[in-house]
Amino acid sequence: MAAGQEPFMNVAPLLSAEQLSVSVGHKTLCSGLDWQVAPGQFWCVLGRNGIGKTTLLHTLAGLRRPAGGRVLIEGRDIQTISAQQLARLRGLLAQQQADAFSSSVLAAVVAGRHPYQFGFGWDMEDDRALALQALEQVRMAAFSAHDVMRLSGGERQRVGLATLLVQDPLLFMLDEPTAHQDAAAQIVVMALLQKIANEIADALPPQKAVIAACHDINLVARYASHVLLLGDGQVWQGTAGSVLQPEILQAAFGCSFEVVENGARRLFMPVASVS
Ligand SMILES: Nc1ncnc2c1ncn2[C@@H]1O[C@H](COP(=O)(O)OP(=O)(O)OP(=O)(O)O)[C@@H](O)[C@H]1O
Repeated sequence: MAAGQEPFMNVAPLLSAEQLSVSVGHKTLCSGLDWQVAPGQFWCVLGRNGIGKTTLLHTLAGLRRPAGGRVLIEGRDIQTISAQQLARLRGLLAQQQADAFSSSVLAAVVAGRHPYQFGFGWDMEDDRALALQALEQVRMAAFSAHDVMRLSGGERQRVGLATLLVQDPLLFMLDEPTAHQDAAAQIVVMALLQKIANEIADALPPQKAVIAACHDINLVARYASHVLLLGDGQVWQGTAGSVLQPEILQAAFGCSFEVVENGARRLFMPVASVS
């Protein structure tokens, strides 16, 4: 179901899902999804626990094969793109960062430059400068010499975001980027993602887009331009304002929402489960 106007529809899509179906085992999570993400857009994927946000993101990133349909990036089927090319086109920040061995925070971020390096000696001064810049953007520069295995969950997730920043793909994909973050850090992360989608410093019109699975409806309302809301056998997509409506949210989450108008902002408060 499409909701609202699409202000960027004259721009060629960066990502397209065509009749995309996603399954886990015998369970179909999403069926026949047609969806387009254009440069300049910041999409948040919403839906209740277990509805399939992570599985959809992994399928869109090319880490899982779709059960049906296909995913295209810049018009090319994702299955036909080499791993190195794909790493320049899209990057995924997973829900959890798993470290198998010790490494400095700076080295972990520099590793994000891998799609641009060939052969030995790739850990260059420029890459370290970019990594430090990215750590500053996520407020983690003071931790550059720390061991990644000794970071808190929120700190480690922001280091993962810095790694994605230096990977610098066209399409940023993030699985619950604010989940481990305190209130101030949530704002830092969401404002940064919004800025990436709107980036005009080097590109006008914008070139990049962001897709993030999220749970905080109010953060989404404040920062996202668009929302893909997954429900049971139903998907709502469109501008954030058009999808974030109390009756749509109730249908998707199974609880009613009270809307509090606060100047230019609307706040959504879940109030009661609907049986
Ligand atoms: N490896 C797996 N084997 C079997 N079932 C799985 C596997 N991974 C996920 N699932 C199931 O697939 C469904 C979708 O999971 P997914 O992690 O995509 O949901 P989600 O919307 O991201 O959930 P959450 O909001 O809790 O993170 C869930 O019912 C989950 O139990």
